[in-house]
Amino acid sequence: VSVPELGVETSHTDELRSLMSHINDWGLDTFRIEDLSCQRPLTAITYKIFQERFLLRTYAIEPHTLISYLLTLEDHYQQVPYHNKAHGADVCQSMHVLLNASALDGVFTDLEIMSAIFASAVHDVDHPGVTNQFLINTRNDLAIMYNDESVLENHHLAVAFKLLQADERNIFSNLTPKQIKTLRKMVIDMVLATDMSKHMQLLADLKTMVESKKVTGNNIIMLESYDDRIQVLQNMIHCADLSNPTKPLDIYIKWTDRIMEEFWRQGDKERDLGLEISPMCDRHVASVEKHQVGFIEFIVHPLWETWADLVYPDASAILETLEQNRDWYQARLSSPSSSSST
Ligand SMILES: COc1ccc(/C=N/OC[C@H](O)CN2C[C@@H](C)O[C@@H](C)C2)cc1OC1CCCC1
Ligand SMILES: [Mg+2]
Ligand SMILES: [Zn+2]
Repeated sequence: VSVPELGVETSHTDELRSLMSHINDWGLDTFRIEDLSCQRPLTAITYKIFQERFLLRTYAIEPHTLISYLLTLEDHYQQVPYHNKAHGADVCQSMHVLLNASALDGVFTDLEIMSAIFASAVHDVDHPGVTNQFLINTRNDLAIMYNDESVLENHHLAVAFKLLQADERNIFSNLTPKQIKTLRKMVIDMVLATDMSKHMQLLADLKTMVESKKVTGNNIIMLESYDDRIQVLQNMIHCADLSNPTKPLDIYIKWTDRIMEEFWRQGDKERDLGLEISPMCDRHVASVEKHQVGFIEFIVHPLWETWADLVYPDASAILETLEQNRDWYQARLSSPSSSSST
């Protein structure tokens, strides 16, 4: 069974191939890839990363099986403003770049790397565009199913693994039972760590690790236990998930527009249901810039500052962009023309 060179059918093959040559670069334009791949950014990006890391060869994965899984996975991302297939693709590519930090050179095994890339690609599949709290407040079937605990994140995992049960999509069919057991546990641990309610605990543990950081002669981090290894991978996917403010400003602004539209649609639902409108979800009381400055100050910068310490100096340029972007939103706060985020 033959597959297209870039994994997806497109009439923009040359342009897409050229853009894909920047798969290892921070700030790759996921939106441009979405257009050039004919709305298949997740398949195109994940396929390219699997090839780039020789994972098809290492784990005897048939190209058409990988494409079949990725296309179906991509089709199970809902068409919501933010938590859609473009976000899945973006987090996957961001994770791929973070794994390449020189401070992590040779630290993770191929299985851990494949688990991290897979976890990133699937981490928000079938996201309905509302928060865990909304699902709990409205007694949604998902909240009943998962007893109000990491409702969305449990659902993303269940969907991702259920799609693997079809033989024509089972990309892990040639792994040993032990490898599958290990991969499944790591993927579950990583995706559950993307629940924002785990943020403070994750960051506290990362700070402790940075304070007691042990490195080899050439400044490579030493991680002995499973707990240490998974903790770094959990913080990595969390950083990738909260990486929008660290990207080139024009790309960051597009993500902001998307997340706000998604929050405002949730607020519209809450208003229609007579529920209290969640913070930042009322489109008639919008302060986009103020919320982004707060998001960076209290959540994104503390996380990325700690990550930058761990992998020093590999993430320094990313931290620099984050601080410039914060200053840009801050500046628009004070000036009267900051009525919208255009
Ligand atoms: C580019 O801006 C963003 C990019 C991603 C996200 C990711 N949100 O996903 C997590 C859940 O969906 C909702 N959480 C939101 C969080 C602030 O609190 C948690 C208790 C719940 C938020 C962004 O900005 C948001 C925060 C400040 C202005 C809107
Ligand atoms: Mg999520
Ligand atoms: Zn996400």
